[in-house]
Amino acid sequence: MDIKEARKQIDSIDAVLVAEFEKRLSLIKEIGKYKDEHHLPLVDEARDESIVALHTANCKDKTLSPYVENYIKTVVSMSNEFLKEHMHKHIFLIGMPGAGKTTVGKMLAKELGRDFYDLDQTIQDKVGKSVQNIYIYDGKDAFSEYEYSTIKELIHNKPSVIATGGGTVTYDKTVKLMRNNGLVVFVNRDVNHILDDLDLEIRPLVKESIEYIFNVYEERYPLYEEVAHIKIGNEGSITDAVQEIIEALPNTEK
Ligand SMILES: Nc1ncnc2c1ncn2[C@@H]1O[C@H](COP(=O)(O)OP(=O)(O)O)[C@@H](O)[C@H]1O
Ligand SMILES: O=C(O)C1=C[C@@H](OP(=O)(O)O)[C@@H](O)[C@H](O)C1
Ligand SMILES: [Mg+2]
Repeated sequence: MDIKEARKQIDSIDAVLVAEFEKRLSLIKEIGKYKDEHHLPLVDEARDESIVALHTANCKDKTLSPYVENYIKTVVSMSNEFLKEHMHKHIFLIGMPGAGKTTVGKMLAKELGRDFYDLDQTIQDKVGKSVQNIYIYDGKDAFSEYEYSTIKELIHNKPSVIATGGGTVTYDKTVKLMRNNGLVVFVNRDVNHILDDLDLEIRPLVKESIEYIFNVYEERYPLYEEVAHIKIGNEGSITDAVQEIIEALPNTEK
């Protein structure tokens, strides 16, 4: 076969692929509507994995399997990107302890007419222990697992505002879950401001933990930036922070 003929055939195959992909996306839109109405999570990871496994296994020439696998993975991932653009999402607030996630989140939910969940509070209610006691008796990993399983439950509710804990972003699978099912907003607050406000609270900040807070801030800052879709500064009033988030939201979320 000469190159001209091969290219002609490739052009017709691509035309079919594009037409079929367009059809796939219009079905995805329907699925999006259904998921919106039934408060289902945006992305069903198990279903995605089974699609990839099925079509990779069906590939006749096994030497082509890795390429087929990549191809179908890309199709699924593009479809998810499209789905996320067309559906309402949860809004997750991330950031340092004391940055204002809970306070800003509550007011944001009110402004948007959404339900509000504070992850720490939801876990405490569910487990029947304080966050501090979960840390002491069960450990940080157990707490991270509680965060993961609680978010997994919360995403079945209608799109809400969820204030996470400062350490939620340190658990990879929770990060994936949040980014797949929502818009992640980094509420940033100068660490000196955080310390000023926390001093007024019951949170036990002994002297040596002040340095600890600075270290945590430095260590986590790049992580918060990497995980977030949107970053806002909570340096003025709480109302300002809420307005800043609302302005930065895509139209589907307003
Ligand atoms: N913009 C702000 N102005 C004044 N105080 C604030 C502001 N944002 C947060 N705070 C105060 O800081 C403290 C910690 O806020 P909180 O919402 O509990 O933080 P987080 O949930 O991120 O740990 C609270 O006392 C809250 O009222
Ligand atoms: O930064 C952290 O590692 C933590 C922050 C806390 O939430 P806040 O950020 O609401 O204080 C809470 O989840 C837990 O104590 C761990
Ligand atoms: Mg909080």
